[in-house]
Amino acid sequence: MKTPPVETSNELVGLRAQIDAVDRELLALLNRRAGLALAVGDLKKREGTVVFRPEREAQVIDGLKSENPGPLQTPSIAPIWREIMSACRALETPTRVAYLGPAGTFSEEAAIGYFGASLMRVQCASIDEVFHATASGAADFGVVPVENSTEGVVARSLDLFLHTPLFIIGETSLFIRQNLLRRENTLDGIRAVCAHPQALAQCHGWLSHHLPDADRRPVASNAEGARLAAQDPGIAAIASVRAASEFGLHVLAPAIQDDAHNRTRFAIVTHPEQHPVPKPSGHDCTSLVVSVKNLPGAVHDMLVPLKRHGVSMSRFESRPARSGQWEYYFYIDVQGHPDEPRVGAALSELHDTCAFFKVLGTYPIDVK
Ligand SMILES: O=C(O)C(=O)C[C@]1(C(=O)O)C=C[C@@H](O)C=C1
Repeated sequence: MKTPPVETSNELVGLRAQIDAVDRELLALLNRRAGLALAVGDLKKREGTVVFRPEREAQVIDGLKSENPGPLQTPSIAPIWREIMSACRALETPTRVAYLGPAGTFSEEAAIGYFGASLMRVQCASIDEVFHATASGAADFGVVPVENSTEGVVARSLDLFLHTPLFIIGETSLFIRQNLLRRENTLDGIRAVCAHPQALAQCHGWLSHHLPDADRRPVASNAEGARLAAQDPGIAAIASVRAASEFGLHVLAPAIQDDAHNRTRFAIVTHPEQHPVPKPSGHDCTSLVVSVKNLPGAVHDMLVPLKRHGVSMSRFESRPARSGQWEYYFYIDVQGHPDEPRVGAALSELHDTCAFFKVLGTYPIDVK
């Protein structure tokens, strides 16, 4: 058997010594930054203001991206600085984040992607529980899925937004790669596939082709499916690679979702008593839910103020109002912050034309 060559050149040794020296400088700089964050934390405590400032974090990342001289690639900037700010924030105060658990769910990945790894995990059994944990103060923030590029809206989240006291403070999205996981490393003998209903739907084509006889069993989360698969060799799960390592399962088939570009968007929610509405960051989105009377032209009239004030709409979804009258709630995202005069004017006119009007939140657009 051939052994791979081991690098011994003086040139490599010299370059690594330079990398070590730069790492020591970086460590000293990061500690200087951490010291400043601690000072900011003390100041905020004295002034009684909140630690997490999504608009400031978005501005830090936007600024560094626009100044990046390379060769570091610009898409690397956001994940690196998110972690740096997560570690600095943790020195100021713990960030307790509720999401659909257990460990290994895509919601957990979204929470870490948004807040960084320095967070306190509050794992919940359902989306309702995420709202409840955040509303009751058991968590500072909640992360809930709102929309999938293949399956459309996450109806339960949208319905809960209608009456919750919580508001949206941020958004993040995730490429969803669904994988078939199992204890045995073979497709033979799979009786059932357990996963969240959204994941089963996202993999409908693959399952029909490769496992036509297996029972499809919806469970509360993909990680719950993985837990069941770890207990029973006749069960396979659809979940993330993280869930495979969490539950000691084989990845039998990677990326089995029918749409290669499958993405899920998550909203970050918090309580108005815990957090103020973020100030404008320069690239903001405002989410609303409205309804109009079931009359001819009412939906058209509702959109006129947006057009008149030049406010663009990036999302428009409808959900039945369950009144039995063919009435709908419309979930609308507009670009901009209500503190911008044209956005503020458009929203106040829109408010006047609607039978129901609720601002779900205003927050910096997801920076990647
Ligand atoms: O600038 C602040 O307000 C800070 O607390 C510092 C800092 C950072 O590390 O840059 C940390 C947490 C906030 O969410 C925003 C930024």
